[in-house]
Amino acid sequence: MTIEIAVRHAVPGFTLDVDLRLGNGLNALFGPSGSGKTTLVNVIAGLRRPGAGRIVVDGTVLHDSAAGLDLPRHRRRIGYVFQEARLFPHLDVRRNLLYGRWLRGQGGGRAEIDAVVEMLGIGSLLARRPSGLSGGEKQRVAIGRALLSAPRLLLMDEPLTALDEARKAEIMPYLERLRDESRVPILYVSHSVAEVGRLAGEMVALSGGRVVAHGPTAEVMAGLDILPGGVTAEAGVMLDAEVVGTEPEWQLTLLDTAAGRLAVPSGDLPAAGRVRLRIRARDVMLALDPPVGVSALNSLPGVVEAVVATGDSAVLLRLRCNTAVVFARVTRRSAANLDLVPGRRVHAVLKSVALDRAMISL
Ligand SMILES: Nc1ncnc2c1ncn2[C@@H]1O[C@H](COP(=O)(O)OP(=O)(O)OP(=O)(O)O)[C@@H](O)[C@H]1O
Repeated sequence: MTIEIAVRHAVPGFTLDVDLRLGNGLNALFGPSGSGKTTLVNVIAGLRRPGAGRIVVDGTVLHDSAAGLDLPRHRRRIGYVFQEARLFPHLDVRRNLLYGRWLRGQGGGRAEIDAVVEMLGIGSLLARRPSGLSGGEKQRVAIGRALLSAPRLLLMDEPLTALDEARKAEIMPYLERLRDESRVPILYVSHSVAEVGRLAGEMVALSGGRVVAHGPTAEVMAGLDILPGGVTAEAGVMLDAEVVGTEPEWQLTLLDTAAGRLAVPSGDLPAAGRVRLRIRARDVMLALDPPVGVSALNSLPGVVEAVVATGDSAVLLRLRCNTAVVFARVTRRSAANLDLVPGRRVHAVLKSVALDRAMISL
């Protein structure tokens, strides 16, 4: 399955100009406000007709300006989940779901509905009206409805934005199941580094209507400091980690990452398997010598690769630790005092890492 999107769409003061090829799985579309994420998603869905371009999903041409072809919205078979669930208020959950199935015309038996209901954990909600559901429950029903329309592609435009932190945490595991169990490719719009880091295999970073980076999420995240506007405060990297052991007497779990070995509080970590970590630049301190007499558990030797001014009193340093990139955010004064220039050997001391849902102080 591939998705080819080459479109140019201009409105006064803004031009979207992208040429993308996406594969299966969950692809994130990431960028600051006004970068064109919703415009692109609307163009794919057929809600907006691009000035020029071609969109092909799984071999079906949805739009081809040169050939004068523009498949109407209802024939595109694109599922769309918006910020708010947009369920039919007068229908119960079961009928909202059946509407999704009706949209596809025929096919899709009972077993398929049962499977979607089970995957999204909405079995106990079937007889309820949307007004009696929490925001997270409504979104799960909206996802189910979109899935039952048998989409070629599922578009999700900031589906968690309207939810509070508790509801976001509640829905995350369902989104992970959706990504892992449904065969439908997903284009997931978000400007949350945490969401994208946790969910997306690949990400596209948009800025000013153009693609500024596209690739595996961890690699693109590592380069996010190059994005203008609003993302440096959250700059950080994703690291895939393998659980390699425990130190039961200290209740610590040992993780191997491309940056080196880390020890983190065991908490509810599995005894084996892989997890994903996020290390934010602001949680990394730097030392010139291997640190002694500090309480932090983890320090990784590395080399400064680049120094990026952030426009305030801080600088962002791009470090190479083993084979991974790690960012550190330090004050300009510290950078001058420690002479932190490209080539300088340093030790990155980690104050905390984010691991799935929890922020872990080290
Ligand atoms: N119909 C329109 N007419 C004029 N300008 C438009 C129109 N639709 C969108 N724009 C402009 O296009 C730009 C991109 O908007 P878009 O909604 O796609 O951004 P976004 O990345 O989704 O932002 P956000 O994260 O805030 O939702 C903005 O500058 C917006 O003002």
